[in-house]
Amino acid sequence: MSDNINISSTEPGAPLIRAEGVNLRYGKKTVLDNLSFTIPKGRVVGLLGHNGAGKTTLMKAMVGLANHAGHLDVLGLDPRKQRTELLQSLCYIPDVAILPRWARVHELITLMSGMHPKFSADRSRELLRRTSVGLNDKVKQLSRGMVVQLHLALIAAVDARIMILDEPTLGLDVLSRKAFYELLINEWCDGERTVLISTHQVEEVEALLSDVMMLNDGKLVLNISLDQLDQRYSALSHAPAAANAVAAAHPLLRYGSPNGASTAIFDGAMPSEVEALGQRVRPSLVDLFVALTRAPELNPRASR
Ligand SMILES: Nc1ncnc2c1ncn2[C@@H]1O[C@H](COP(=O)(O)OP(=O)(O)OP(=O)(O)O)[C@@H](O)[C@H]1O
Repeated sequence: MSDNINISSTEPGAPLIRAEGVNLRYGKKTVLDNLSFTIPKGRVVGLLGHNGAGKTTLMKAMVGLANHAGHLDVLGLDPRKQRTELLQSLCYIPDVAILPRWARVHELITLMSGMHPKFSADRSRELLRRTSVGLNDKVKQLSRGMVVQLHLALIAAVDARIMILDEPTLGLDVLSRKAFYELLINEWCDGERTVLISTHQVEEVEALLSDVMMLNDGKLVLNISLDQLDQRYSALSHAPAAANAVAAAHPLLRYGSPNGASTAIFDGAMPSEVEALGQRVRPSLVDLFVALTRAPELNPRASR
């Protein structure tokens, strides 16, 4: 695959991120396995996958921190060769992000002003007013949730086109997670910018996402918009007595719930005689995640 980048992301309608046959190995282990996808502008994309699926590695490749093979361009730039240029228009908060503990918040704003040409100190102060973080607070005096809010307020004050967030709400309580996502969606996303978020909190982010990408063992097992997902997958809630008849139609996943009802998820439309056995319901993202990423021996159909 050629490394030449010939389609500029500034062309109207061009994807912001384009991957074709991206591979990455660590020793004998294939961590990214022949990934091809595009991510357009104005999307909120969830990157889901179990521990070790390759999410962090893919994000690192996008920001030029991992040495992949194949073609990957972000904003029309090669992340490894044009990293400095790329970081003018891309924000990245890695899973190991830290802020200097000794610094006061206003000092970090001054620091960012000197470091990033597209950073707006006024905007960061405006964003911070929506949090409980004060300008005179020291980082070491802040709770973990407040530090994450501060980090986002600093990063979201950069006039970038893509934001990449690797498990940004890890370790935060539910209120802090909600506050974080509110700030991100309400204050940074504008219909033009795209954000890519990796997370294990599948249920919680479902309502925020426009698209979902699922990695399983380095492979992209799903890359779909939430709208398309509703059209492609179907689910049936049925009485346990109908279990054998439903199983005969080879659903992707079947599970029982404590209230006695069972649910089956299908890739594509289910046969009409099966649909008559229960009530059609919307498949949740978490159910699809389980169906598409659990061990092959438990899920032989999905692994084909
Ligand atoms: N620097 C490295 N050297 C060797 N192996 C690595 C390195 N970084 C990651 N790996 C391996 O690559 C695989 C994918 O790791 P990665 O961190 O991308 O997964 P992840 O999906 O982000 O996982 P998690 O949800 O646990 O953060 C794992 O098997 C991991 O052990």
